[in-house]
Amino acid sequence: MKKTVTAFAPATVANVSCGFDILGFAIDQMGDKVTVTPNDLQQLRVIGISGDGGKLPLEPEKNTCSVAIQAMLDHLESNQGIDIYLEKGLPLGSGMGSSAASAAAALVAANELLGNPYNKIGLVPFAMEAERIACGSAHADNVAPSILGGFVLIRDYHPLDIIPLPVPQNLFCTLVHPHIELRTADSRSVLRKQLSLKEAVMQSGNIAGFIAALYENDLALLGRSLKDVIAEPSRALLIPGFYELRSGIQFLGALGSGISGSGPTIFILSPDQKTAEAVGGKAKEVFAQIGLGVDVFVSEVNKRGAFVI
Ligand SMILES: Nc1ncnc2c1ncn2[C@@H]1O[C@H](COP(=O)(O)OP(=O)(O)OP(=O)(O)O)[C@@H](O)[C@H]1O
Ligand SMILES: N[C@@H](CCO)C(=O)O
Repeated sequence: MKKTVTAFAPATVANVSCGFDILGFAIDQMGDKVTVTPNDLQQLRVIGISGDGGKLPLEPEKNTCSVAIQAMLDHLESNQGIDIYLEKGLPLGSGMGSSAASAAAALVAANELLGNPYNKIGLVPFAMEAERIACGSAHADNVAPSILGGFVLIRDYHPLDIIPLPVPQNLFCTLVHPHIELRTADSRSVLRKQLSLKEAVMQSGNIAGFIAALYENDLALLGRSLKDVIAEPSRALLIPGFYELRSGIQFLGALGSGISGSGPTIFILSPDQKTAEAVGGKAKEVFAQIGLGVDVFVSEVNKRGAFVI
């Protein structure tokens, strides 16, 4: 067995407006790193965390790294002891899939340590168990793209059916992260439990249009499909500046915008880097006007997903 393995897993945008709980994509560069080392104690231990300001739990039953690896070891019927070190690169409660990136990096590292018993899709159910403890819901729309990269559809959860999708050329994402923390569990609690038939029809049309746009490389169709009648109407109210930003960028040439995951980060898709940068500049102006700090990132879609360093 290897002595030590480190893996990186990227940030993700879940939902992508029209795909609540069933669609997500991975972002370049930003993410979490996890290092795993075997121990002789037959125990999982989180031996250290950096970059979290002391906020994340070291208890193995509460950290998404250890919960994900424990789910994998249980499936393998293994009692291998592993020490885990997490370098947190993503802000907490941001809507960029931070809990998911920790779980994805931990699984890819531990899988390598154990001789790769699973392929990448095989790791997704273990990462979903980690999402369950982080935010009360075992959704896969952050963990699947963080592990696999690219756009990923979760066609069904019972049984799990994960479909990697094509990534169109020249697609750029601007992420605007306002400096407030929104817990996924809280922003799930504001969701309506019922949809009208009309709303269900609208959401279905848009997710179908979005998937067709990915296969056809049709960015205009992709932009028209970026609509959300399920989560955005309730969640946008929790995000100061959401509608001001949308109206501020409307003539800049972006394809569309929405809430990244459960927020507060807002994602904007653009057909080229110049537009994505202009949108980022406008976002800084809009948030300066309302007096709230923001971080702005511009990224292409990350096709690689989590990897061993
Ligand atoms: N390694 C970790 N172990 C345990 N909890 C974590 C870990 N990383 C993040 N969390 C917590 O998980 C909770 C879920 O939030 P997370 O950070 O995933 O949401 P997010 O970044 O807002 O992403 P999204 O809305 O896209 O799911 C937060 O309270 C966060 O502090
Ligand atoms: N689909 C999940 C993603 C959370 O990042 C939600 O919207 O609650």
